[in-house]
Amino acid sequence: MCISIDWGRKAALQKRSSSAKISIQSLERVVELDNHILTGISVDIQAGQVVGIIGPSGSGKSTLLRAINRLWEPPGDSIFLDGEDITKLNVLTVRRRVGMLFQTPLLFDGTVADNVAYGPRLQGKRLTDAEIEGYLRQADLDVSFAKKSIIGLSVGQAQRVALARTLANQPEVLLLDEPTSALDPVSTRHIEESVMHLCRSTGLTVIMVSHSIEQVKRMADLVCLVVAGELIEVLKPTELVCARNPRAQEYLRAAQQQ
Ligand SMILES: Nc1ncnc2c1ncn2[C@@H]1O[C@H](COP(=O)(O)OP(=O)(O)OP(=O)(O)O)[C@@H](O)[C@H]1O
Repeated sequence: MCISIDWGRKAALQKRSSSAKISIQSLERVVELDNHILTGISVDIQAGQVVGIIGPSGSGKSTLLRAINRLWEPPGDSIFLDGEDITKLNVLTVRRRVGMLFQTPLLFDGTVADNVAYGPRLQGKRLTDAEIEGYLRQADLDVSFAKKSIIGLSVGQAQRVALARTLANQPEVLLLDEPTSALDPVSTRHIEESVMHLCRSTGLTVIMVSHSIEQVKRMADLVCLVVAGELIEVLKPTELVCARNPRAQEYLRAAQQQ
């Protein structure tokens, strides 16, 4: 018996009609039989938006972020990148298109330039010195850093190298998991300003977990409030005072007193 597959139709079925850059639909994560870490999260994020994710510790913010570049494998048909189910795409392609910065910068031994050139090299592309310097500038680092060893960098400088290394993959979406929580206020501003500049100049979409309401107010177009694995409010930063959900009000009151 012959089975014919209509690949065009299959591809069309795998695409959603939504024009969102990232569309999350009823995302669940259940571990250890009945432990619901994420419960029915749905949100659309448009290209070029900066979205802040806030909420109490252990509420599922990092778990949500990590699903978007498949650091854990979300169920099929729950996360779409430009309308395509991310679980149907090559995982390395997803991670190139959706870059991520963590709380603690993870760099490889070697020079700053080695780190920045790493991602493109894996794809068979050799960056020129000028390209490496361009990524360093985008991350607000002086080009003189290129030849320096990563040993001896401050945490703030290392985080900017990690940003430059992520940018060298030319991501369309940048996931930030509390990237400035270990940094001093000056280094924090460097990272914030670089990210904001990139959003304005390249249309980069940013999804950022933060414990700082002030940071979210400075950067975000939209704020998602996650409590106990549920997305309970999606608000503009100026609307945070108008949150209606009692759990949101309680969290925001406590966070603003910090
Ligand atoms: N693989 C796993 N197995 C079991 N429990 C997990 C797993 N991953 C996460 N958890 C639990 O899920 C909950 C949410 O964790 P997550 O790190 O996403 O929260 P968070 O909101 O980012 O917290 P924080 O603000 O403290 O970083 C926590 O209770 C965590 O212990």
